[in-house]
Amino acid sequence: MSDDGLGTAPNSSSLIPQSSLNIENLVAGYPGRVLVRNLFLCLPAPAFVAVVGHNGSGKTTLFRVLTGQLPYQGSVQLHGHEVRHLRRAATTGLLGYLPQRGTLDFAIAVRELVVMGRYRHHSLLSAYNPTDYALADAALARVGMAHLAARDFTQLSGGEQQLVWLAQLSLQDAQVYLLDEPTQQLDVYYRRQVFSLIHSWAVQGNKSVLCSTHDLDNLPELTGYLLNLSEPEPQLRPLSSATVQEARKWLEMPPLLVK
Ligand SMILES: Nc1ncnc2c1ncn2[C@@H]1O[C@H](COP(=O)(O)OP(=O)(O)OP(=O)(O)O)[C@@H](O)[C@H]1O
Repeated sequence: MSDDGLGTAPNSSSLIPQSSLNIENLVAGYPGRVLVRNLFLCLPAPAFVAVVGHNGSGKTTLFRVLTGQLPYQGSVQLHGHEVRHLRRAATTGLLGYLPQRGTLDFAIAVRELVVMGRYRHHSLLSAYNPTDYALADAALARVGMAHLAARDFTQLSGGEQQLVWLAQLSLQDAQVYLLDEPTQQLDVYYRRQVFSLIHSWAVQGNKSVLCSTHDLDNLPELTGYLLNLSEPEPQLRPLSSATVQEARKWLEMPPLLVK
């Protein structure tokens, strides 16, 4: 078995250009409850994907599959690596994940928390250096939170904390980013800023960015794809005013009870 650092066996398709995300016949859920049923999805190149759907439609469940936290049937490949065989996807820079709720129960300065996004570039015992801190400061500035660098993270508002986590995530330099409702606690101004920022990771940074959201208002002006998990057969559709409007119609109706 090769050791490419990802803990995966050599792949016969390794000479074929790999899609950034390829899902075939995915079935996943919890005991007695299938949430994702026969999902097929191919994201040929890094791109921005907005994942929408009613509450409970399976957005977080899909992300749990993609992060290897939930067993599944079918095939799920990130850059050609089958997720169920992946070890250390985060530490090798394949995957960066921002869960819906990230709380801490110990005091820590915002800057110290953000610089930890650089962990992949350090051994366990090496200290972060001035370059790491400069990158952390720049990341904080990009989310508009530079003025909070010295503050205790636990004393920030929910929205401020969300922006600080985003700054930390941006330092991970992963190939695929999963963000679970990153604008949930943000005001109108910061929601727009965050969509613009994570969209730039895909368009300028050549990353795959999958972002679950209930915020349809900011999507029409972005390029990329829309995935509506409330549909019986969800599929990637190009983001546009028309596809967002179509999704809105779905989401304004009661969820299908067959899921
Ligand atoms: N560990 C679990 N065991 C059993 N059921 C679960 C578990 N976690 C989540 N569920 C159920 O799975 C369904 C889908 O949950 P999921 O969190 O994926 O939805 P979501 O689309 O992210 O919803 P929201 O928009 O509210 O965040 C929900 O009905 C939830 O109650």
